[in-house]
Amino acid sequence: MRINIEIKPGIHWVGAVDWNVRDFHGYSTKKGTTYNAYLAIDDKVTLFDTVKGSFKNDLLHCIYKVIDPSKIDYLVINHVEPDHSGSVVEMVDLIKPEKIFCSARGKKALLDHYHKEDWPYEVVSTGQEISLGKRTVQFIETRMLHWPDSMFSYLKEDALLISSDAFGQHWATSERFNDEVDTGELMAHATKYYANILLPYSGLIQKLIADVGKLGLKLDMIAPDHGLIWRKDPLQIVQAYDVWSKQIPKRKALVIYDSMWNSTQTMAKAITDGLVESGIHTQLLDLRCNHRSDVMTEVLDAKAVILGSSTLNNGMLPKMADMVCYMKGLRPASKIGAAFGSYGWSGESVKLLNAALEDMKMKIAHPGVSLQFVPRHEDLKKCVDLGRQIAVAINEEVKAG
Ligand SMILES: Cc1cc2nc3c(=O)[nH]c(=O)nc-3n(C[C@H](O)[C@H](O)[C@H](O)COP(=O)(O)O)c2cc1C
Repeated sequence: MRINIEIKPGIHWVGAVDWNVRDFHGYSTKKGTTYNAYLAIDDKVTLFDTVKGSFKNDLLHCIYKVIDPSKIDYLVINHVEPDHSGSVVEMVDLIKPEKIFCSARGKKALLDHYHKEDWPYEVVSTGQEISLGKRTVQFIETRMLHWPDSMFSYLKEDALLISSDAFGQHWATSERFNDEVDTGELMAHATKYYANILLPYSGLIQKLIADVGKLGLKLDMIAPDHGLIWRKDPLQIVQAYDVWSKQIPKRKALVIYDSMWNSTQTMAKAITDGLVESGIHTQLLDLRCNHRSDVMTEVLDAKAVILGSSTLNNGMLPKMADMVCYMKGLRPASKIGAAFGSYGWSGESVKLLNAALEDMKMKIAHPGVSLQFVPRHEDLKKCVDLGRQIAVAINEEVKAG
């Protein structure tokens, strides 16, 4: 879509919709994404962020519908990741901006990416304001949300928060506002985005929500750099971030596994039986059918993470190694863990999975079940028992709060 939308009088969405992207640094974007940029027409015409390099013409097309790009005075770079700054070199050449506003870390990141020493950088910090004419922009640094350079731009008179990657979703749509799409699907995309991008920074999000509360900003609209703009009840996404960042678990367990010849899968089903008969909401997630980023979305509010893999060449199966590596980086908190798997002779996988659970600071609530080759009916009772014991631990911990 290459149609600019006036999101507030004099403020235009001039971004790009990427219908085709399916992998975003390891995150599966099944329904694409958008790269949002915003243009404020004022005494100082200001462009907030750009788009991924390959979408530069879409950005230009939208801008030309409003104004000649050479009339842009200011460029604000809220985040230097290439999906937002990838077209900045060509845009700066074209616009020749009077000033480029960014955080101190943003200037460093721009220099480290594009090596342009002679650009007219203007470093800003939290609370600093600039006037565009009728409008005032206040900057709020959001360091490590989710890069060191990240910041928000708050347009005071419009009560509009341009929130960079925070509050975004990877979802390509022809609509631009939250009230134009299905809320359930929107929140599902926002949840996945949080679980896969912002989860490790949950502590900082709690602090940011408190700090922004202290600033007393009126929020009429929240415009992230990906996905839909929060026009109707914008605080709903702030409230959702408050809940997600507290990582309050549900009575929910995930049995995540990979299996070559289905022995570990048979064990996974028996463990699930033990959990389900104990009244725990459980999801059985075969890594050959579920993408790591969808699994992570389920991890967000689960209390127990039970990992299963058979032994392959003295290790765990590669899809499980991938899952464990990805999950560890996202630092889910306050989980219970357990491991299981079938083996043929040396049987290392359960030991390795337990080590991975410990590494992720999960509380190991059962020593694990390791079975040789195809499980007998009697063997599977150990798996059902594992499920039951995890259910007891979930009930105790969730009750204890
Ligand atoms: C290529 C290959 C390598 C294997 N390497 C090991 C190994 O190093 N140690 C071991 O205990 N079992 C090993 N096994 C045996 C499997 O772990 C065993 O067949 C197990 O029951 C498979 O469980 P699954 O059906 O859940 O994958 C290997 C199997 C295959 C096919």
